[in-house]
Amino acid sequence: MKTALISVYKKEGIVDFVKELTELGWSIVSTGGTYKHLLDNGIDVTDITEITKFPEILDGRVKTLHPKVYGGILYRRDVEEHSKTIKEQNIDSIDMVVNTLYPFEETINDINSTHEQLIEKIDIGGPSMIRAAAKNYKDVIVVTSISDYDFVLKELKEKGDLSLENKRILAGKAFGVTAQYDALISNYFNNQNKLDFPENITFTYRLKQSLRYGENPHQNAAYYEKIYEAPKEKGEIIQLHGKELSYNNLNDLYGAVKMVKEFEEPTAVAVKHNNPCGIATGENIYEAFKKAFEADEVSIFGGIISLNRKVDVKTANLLSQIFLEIVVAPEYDNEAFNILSKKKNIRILQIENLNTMELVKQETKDVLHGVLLQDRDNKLLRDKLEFVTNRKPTDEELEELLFAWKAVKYVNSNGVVISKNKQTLAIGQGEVRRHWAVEKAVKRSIKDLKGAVLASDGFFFGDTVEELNKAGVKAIIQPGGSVKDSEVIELANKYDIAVVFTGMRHFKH
Ligand SMILES: NC(=O)c1ncn([C@@H]2O[C@H](COP(=O)(O)O)[C@@H](O)[C@H]2O)c1NC=O
Repeated sequence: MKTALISVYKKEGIVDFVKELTELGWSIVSTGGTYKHLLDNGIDVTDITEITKFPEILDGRVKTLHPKVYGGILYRRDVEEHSKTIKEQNIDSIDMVVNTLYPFEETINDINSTHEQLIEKIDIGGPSMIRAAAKNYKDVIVVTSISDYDFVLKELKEKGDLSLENKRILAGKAFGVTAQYDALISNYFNNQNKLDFPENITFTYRLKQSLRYGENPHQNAAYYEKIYEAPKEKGEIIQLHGKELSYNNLNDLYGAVKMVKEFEEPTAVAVKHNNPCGIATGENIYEAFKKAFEADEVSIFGGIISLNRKVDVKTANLLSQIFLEIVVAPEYDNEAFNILSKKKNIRILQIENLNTMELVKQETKDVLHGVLLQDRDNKLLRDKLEFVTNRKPTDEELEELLFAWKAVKYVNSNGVVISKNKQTLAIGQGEVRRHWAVEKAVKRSIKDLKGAVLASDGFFFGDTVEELNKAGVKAIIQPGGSVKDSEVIELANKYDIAVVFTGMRHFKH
């Protein structure tokens, strides 16, 4: 007779599963709470303490950590010596381990959890028995997920045993479960120890969505969600309407959300290929979107719109006139939603706490032989602005400069933004020469640039000032710090342009 060791934190589905196992002739051994649960449900089950002849001690910290258990799981059935030892030591075979671990992840995600509670939710016996069974997968079936109960039963009923391939698949999954579990614990400790760049990084992700394809149709792709260490406020994306999100949608969505979160006033951002093509702030969300749309009425086609206020009917009417991939906002008026959802191809997303949710602290990027890890660019300015020209910006100009500066932070380098009335009039991005970005922006501008301001993600030289003066730009914000700063300041003084240094650049490669 084969024996299954059942030790599950989550009791859901376990009674039905075990009932069927017993009908198939398996005998059942179980730990304290699981034992009681099975017994209460009329199942013939043996308490593990009868096997170990040792009580559960230390508030459950030690239940199954015993050679009688591990010998029963780990002995190799094809090695004579092992079978002999098992017999001599009077150890019974354990041929299946069914386990769900203490809920460390759920506990860490509950912001009310204390350190002590978390420590007690670190399962020791569970991962050990999972790993032992998975190591000996040829002879021991390891089940670590409730969703596998049905498939295991089906195969046992049909074939009397699981195929070697399926046992190996379950073992792989089991090692994934324990690795992810330990990764979370490690992240938690690193967090507690304020180690942002530890010797080993063990971020862990879970499959969220398989994707039809990647950046291009010939590339396979999937979306994995990062399992956070302790998010204070996580922005849950609720898709209210439309087709599944694609790889490019998800990539652009992240940019669109980051951009709109930079602004407190009602703001709309239009994103195309992860670059803004229109950003505007207004008295209300309609005005903001109208201005963002008018900033570049062509590029917005097929773009993503992020808005930081509830979408009303007027805004929805305007949105619905454009072909858009995605609209994301914290809320929608019922009627506004009805208007938008008439469009078959639009994806309507809601992130309820868009304005207050926390974004990841660090971001990664794949590079040759590894990954780069850095703090997200979550700052805007060094503590103080430096007013370096004879003419200082007026209050109005300064406000406009800060608007443009927030926008340029999200433009691919070399990037510049020209704005007026809290509306981007021209964006120059992704140029290998800054001067080209400026030239391009000036040429592309939707309106006369007289009195406009410019933000540049990095410092520049005199030729740029000449160009901007010709265009009518009256104020500039940039990091400063170039050997040519004095040349820039001199020219700006000559043309009565106000220049502000931020002391902080915002390259985006
Ligand atoms: N310490 C041990 O020996 C031990 N053995 C099994 N567990 C865990 O105890 C839980 C089941 O406990 P119970 O059957 O008492 O409800 C499972 O999540 C299992 O992973 C243990 N608990 C913690 O480490």
